[in-house]
Amino acid sequence: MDDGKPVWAPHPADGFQLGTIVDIGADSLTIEPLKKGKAFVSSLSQVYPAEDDVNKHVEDNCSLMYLNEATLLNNVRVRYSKEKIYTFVANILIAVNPYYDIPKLYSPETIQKYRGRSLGTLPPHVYAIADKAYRDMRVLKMSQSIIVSGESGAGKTENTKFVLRYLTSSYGTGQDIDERIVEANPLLEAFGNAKTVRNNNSSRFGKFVEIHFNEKNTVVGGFVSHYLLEKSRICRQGPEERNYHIFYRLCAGASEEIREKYHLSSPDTFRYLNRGCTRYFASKDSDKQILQNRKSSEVKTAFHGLIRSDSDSLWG
Ligand SMILES: Nc1ncnc2c1ncn2[C@@H]1O[C@H](COP(=O)(O)OP(=O)(O)OP(=O)(O)O)[C@@H](O)[C@H]1O
Repeated sequence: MDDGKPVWAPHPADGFQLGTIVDIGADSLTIEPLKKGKAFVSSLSQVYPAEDDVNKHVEDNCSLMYLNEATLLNNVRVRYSKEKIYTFVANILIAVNPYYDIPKLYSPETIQKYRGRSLGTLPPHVYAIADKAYRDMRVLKMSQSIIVSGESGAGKTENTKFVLRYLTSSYGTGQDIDERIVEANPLLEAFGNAKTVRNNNSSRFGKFVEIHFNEKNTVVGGFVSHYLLEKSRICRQGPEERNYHIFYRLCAGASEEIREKYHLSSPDTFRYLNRGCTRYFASKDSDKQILQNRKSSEVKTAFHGLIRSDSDSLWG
């Protein structure tokens, strides 16, 4: 690292910054930043060699000349700036949440493109991971798991839905069951997702989703186990947080009959809603979900169950 080539050294805000080594101590290095700034001392273990061209990016982090924390982050950052939110690390996929829709990224044509293609033959994508899991299941005749992890707001819920959409559209029977698996999500989210400070649609429960395939390897069903629902949210929410979506959707979009029957009005009039944020977050999606929730017989059943079990405290 001492041949005058740039290195990555710690930066208080950006994680790492580029610099060159100007002095070598016993277990520390003095670094001069490439951009303006004073030279600083950094521990040897926190300085990493940089790629020759830091603006070049690769689809798989394993193809980097130097694979370390700094080059991995830089590669993901350069890709993100070019709207490439997915990057492989061998058969692991890193996804960066863009917080806006990237045109055609999840279109039916893209689904079609990834069907049956080996990992690495097309740009990194959550569809590539879904397809690999499917092909491994066929070849190995063993169940496969996809683990989705990350901090709140990282995009776990959305990417899980893309996997479900991919498997049902590529390997479904084309019957009602495919849609039902995908359409279960708005229902689960109505009762288990809420606005938090970090995410307007935060899943407040754990979800284990199974997709069942028959001997011809087509989707025949699914099962969702849920666990650890954040129950305390029902009674109290932080000032910038909300209760579960279903309450606001009912206030905003219940039919006249239900509104009258259960005395529904603005969220501000309910003790278990008005101590948190009572704003609606309207979008094309939320409007669609309100309509879907209104139509869904499961929501009606669950809603009536809720009223019966706790009518005084919830709706007083
Ligand atoms: N691939 C994507 N493209 C566009 N927007 C996205 C994408 N992934 C996530 N988002 C946006 O970011 C928001 C938060 O993502 P998501 O709910 O999936 O995070 P999460 O990791 O499941 O968070 P939590 O742990 O709080 O449930 C989504 O509501 C959506 O608006």
